[in-house]
Amino acid sequence: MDKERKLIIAGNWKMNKTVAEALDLVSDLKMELASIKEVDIVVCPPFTALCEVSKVILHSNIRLGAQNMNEHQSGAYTGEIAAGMLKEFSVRYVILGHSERRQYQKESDALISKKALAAHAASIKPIVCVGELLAEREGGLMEKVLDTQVRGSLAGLTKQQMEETVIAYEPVWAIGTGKTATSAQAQEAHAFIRKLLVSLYDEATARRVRIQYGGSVKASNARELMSQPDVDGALVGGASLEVRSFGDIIKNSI
Ligand SMILES: O=C[C@H](O)COP(=O)(O)O
Repeated sequence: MDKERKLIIAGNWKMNKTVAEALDLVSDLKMELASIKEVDIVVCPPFTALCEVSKVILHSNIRLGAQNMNEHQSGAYTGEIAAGMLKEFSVRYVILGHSERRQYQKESDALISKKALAAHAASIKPIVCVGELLAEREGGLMEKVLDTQVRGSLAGLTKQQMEETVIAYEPVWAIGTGKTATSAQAQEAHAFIRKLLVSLYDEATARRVRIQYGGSVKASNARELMSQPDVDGALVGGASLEVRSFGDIIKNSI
């Protein structure tokens, strides 16, 4: 598939996989995807598996991502993980502001922007998640919600930091529900986000930012979604937990 930006497909394993299970999965993925050069492939295991997974993917085409981090560098923040700790395992990406964290940990746009700045300070690329609830979409508020989340979660990023940031558009009603947005719905939201980036930065910056779609991505819908001009990859949850389904999403997207 001829794309303006290189596709980035990330597996968000969420709170799944023991270290042993993570090693099995990533070892299989490494073999299955060894020949893929057209896509930036990222796996985001739980914190406990980062160390061992990082050893398996060393010198491979798979990059490591974390699912969250704290905005501070160190200190009395019990239970938290800092960017510098992620760097020890060569973590290149970190998912920030996932809707599950917005919902269960009450993360705000202001907090997410602090985390994004802290990630960049440690040379980790943030994958910043945005997306509307079903009631917001039905109430005609999709654009308003995306506008608020993009402005707030990316506040303070320089142009260069913005270019190195990935945005994941994840309509909350499509996450883990089996209800994928249609490719037209995804394209509409992605185009809106890119237009907003033009107004916040400029045309050239906006054209360089990769915007992933997330929400019930499967092997059967990946190609259609990725064929949209403003869809530059996927953030995959459930289907990233098995080598076959994640591998097929990547292969079908090329
Ligand atoms: O981070 C991934 C998203 O929440 C999508 O999850 P899902 O593919 O299971 O719907």
